[in-house]
Amino acid sequence: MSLPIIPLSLLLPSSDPASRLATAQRLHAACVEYGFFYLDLTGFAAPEETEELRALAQAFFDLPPEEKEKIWLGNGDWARGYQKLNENVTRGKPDAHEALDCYAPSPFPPSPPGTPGVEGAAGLRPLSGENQWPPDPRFRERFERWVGRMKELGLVVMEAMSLGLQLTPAEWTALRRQVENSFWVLRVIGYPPLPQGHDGFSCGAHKDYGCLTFLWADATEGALQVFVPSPASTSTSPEAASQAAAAVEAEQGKLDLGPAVESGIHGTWISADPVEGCVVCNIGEMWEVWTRGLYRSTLHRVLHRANNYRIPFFYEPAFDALVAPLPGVDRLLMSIRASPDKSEAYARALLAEKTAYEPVVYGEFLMRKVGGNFDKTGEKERY
Ligand SMILES: O=C(O)CCC(=O)C(=O)O
Ligand SMILES: [Fe+2]
Repeated sequence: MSLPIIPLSLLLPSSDPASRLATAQRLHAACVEYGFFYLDLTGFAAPEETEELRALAQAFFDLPPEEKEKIWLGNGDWARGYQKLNENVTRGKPDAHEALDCYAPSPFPPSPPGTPGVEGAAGLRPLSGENQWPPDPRFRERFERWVGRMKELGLVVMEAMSLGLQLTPAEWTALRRQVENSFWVLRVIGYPPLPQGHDGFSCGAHKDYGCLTFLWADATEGALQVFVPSPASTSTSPEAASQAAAAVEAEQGKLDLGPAVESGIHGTWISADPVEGCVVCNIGEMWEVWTRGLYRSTLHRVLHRANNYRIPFFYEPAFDALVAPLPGVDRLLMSIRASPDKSEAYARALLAEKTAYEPVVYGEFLMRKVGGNFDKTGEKERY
């Protein structure tokens, strides 16, 4: 089983309308079935550009520890900056990687000078600081350029998703307003080889929080693994559809990540190996809310056996966006339930009837996810 490859060139507003619509429909199917796909960036990003980013990442992580620690996140707002090996925590377990995290500018108004408790690095409120950059000036310049490109990419893919979901132009405008001031995150990750017999992960199983992740991945195979629940039914029988719905439910019930999953009882982990010229793209949890679970935010994890660098970019809603099920999606769910095609989308449409998807302000959701771990130690829940 391998993930679909979607050519970005056919999603651009300038491309031929019929091919664009057909490609948006393939994108829609990928979001329902896997929540993961490859985006072919041919014509949008050149391999030399991403190779330069990789080389800059390597040069930074090759610096002596004391140099890297000058921009340690604990010297700032506990979110922006360098995190040491094993400092990031997923579900209570340290991840075997180091990273540099940068975020969109602070969403908070600056504190007036003299405010007690917010002066000095250690007193900064989480996410209220500024990004900390490595000393080589090319690093900031090249990565900020990449952020600009990824934000463009985010809007193109969002618009194509609105086509795939059959939203009206007015519904797309409303959705666009929630994301165009994206509270994005850039991570530059350094993976050392995970030793054989190590009982943890390079990055533990998780769903991404927000909207869309664009991962530039190094060439290491078998590193990124994606959880596909079983049975992923495409059969037309009602029993198979309700089994598929149960699998989806197990997944949305925040799956027991214990031995049952590890031994593959509920599904399989498939490798999302890098494909030349592509980024790996996956759906964050906010898409589950917008689509009442029709689009899947899929569990994934990393077991990286080589020494290399990877660059995920998280295209997220605006910090103050109120994310709620989209009216256009309710219309679509009704038509899926009425259609004779009893596929994966049908199973998800059935489940959407039973599950409440509460509206959430993205920034509050993010702070709940990561905030609790910013304050005390270097340990921080992922990102
Ligand atoms: O490095 C990878 O392959 C994926 C990293 C990831 O899932 C994340 O940072 O959210
Ligand atoms: Fe992730």
